[in-house]
Amino acid sequence: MIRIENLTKKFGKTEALRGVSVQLQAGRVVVIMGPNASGKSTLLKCILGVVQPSSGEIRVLGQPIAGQWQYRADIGYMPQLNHLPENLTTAQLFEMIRAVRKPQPGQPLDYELFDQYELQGWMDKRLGQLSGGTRQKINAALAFLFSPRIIVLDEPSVGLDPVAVEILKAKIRKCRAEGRLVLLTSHLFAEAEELGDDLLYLRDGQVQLDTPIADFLELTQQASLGDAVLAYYHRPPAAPVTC
Ligand SMILES: Nc1ncnc2c1ncn2[C@@H]1O[C@H](COP(=O)(O)OP(=O)(O)OP(=O)(O)O)[C@@H](O)[C@H]1O
Repeated sequence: MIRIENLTKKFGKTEALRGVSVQLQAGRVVVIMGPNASGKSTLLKCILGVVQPSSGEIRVLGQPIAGQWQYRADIGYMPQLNHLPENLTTAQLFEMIRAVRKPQPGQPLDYELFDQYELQGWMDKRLGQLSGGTRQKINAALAFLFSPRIIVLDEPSVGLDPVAVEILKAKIRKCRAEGRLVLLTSHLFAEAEELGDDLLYLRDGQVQLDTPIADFLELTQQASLGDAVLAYYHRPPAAPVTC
């Protein structure tokens, strides 16, 4: 579904991505992890076309995305920080997004998260008056609204209450079962192990691990993903692992 070849991104002298190559398949939950500043958000932003790579190529659903924007219709995105327009009401935001995205006649809109998060009760409220968690629920509901084939979630559980997190996890699993690709960043090994099929571990803008999580656990003979990544980094310097 997404194929990335030798992607680099420089911000001035900072090399945020250094030769990232990876293929992301349909029907998988891929968790991107790595230390702070390792390039996770930059990689997502390159896929979304928000950040222009310095070199390399990204193909989404077979097509190169450079200079394109139509492919974004196939991607739902939940950003890490919710920069929502403060003066709009929730209802106006949904109207605006629907107007911009122009769903095809008959295209099913997915209000499942909207309903489960009981967002109807917030429709008349200005976004600037809402709590951070409620705003994240709105972002999550918008990411799934147009039934995209690819869902990109940047640290989705941050700020959500525990029940909202469980609702989101169930939604992610459902999307996987429907053959969609879910790509998310997380700082929580337990979350990655619980939800993820594949781990993409970045370090200093490079891919350190690109592996099915189950294979990596078997390879390292560790009880948890956290232990497995620690064990990997406690070994003497090694070549990147690909299972
Ligand atoms: N717009 C920008 N201008 C300059 N430098 C940037 C910009 N965006 C990211 N960077 C730099 O690129 C590197 C990677 O940042 P990025 O946000 O992708 O990391 P991350 O892995 O998502 O980090 P975190 O876990 O802290 O969210 C960092 O050194 C960061 O300072």
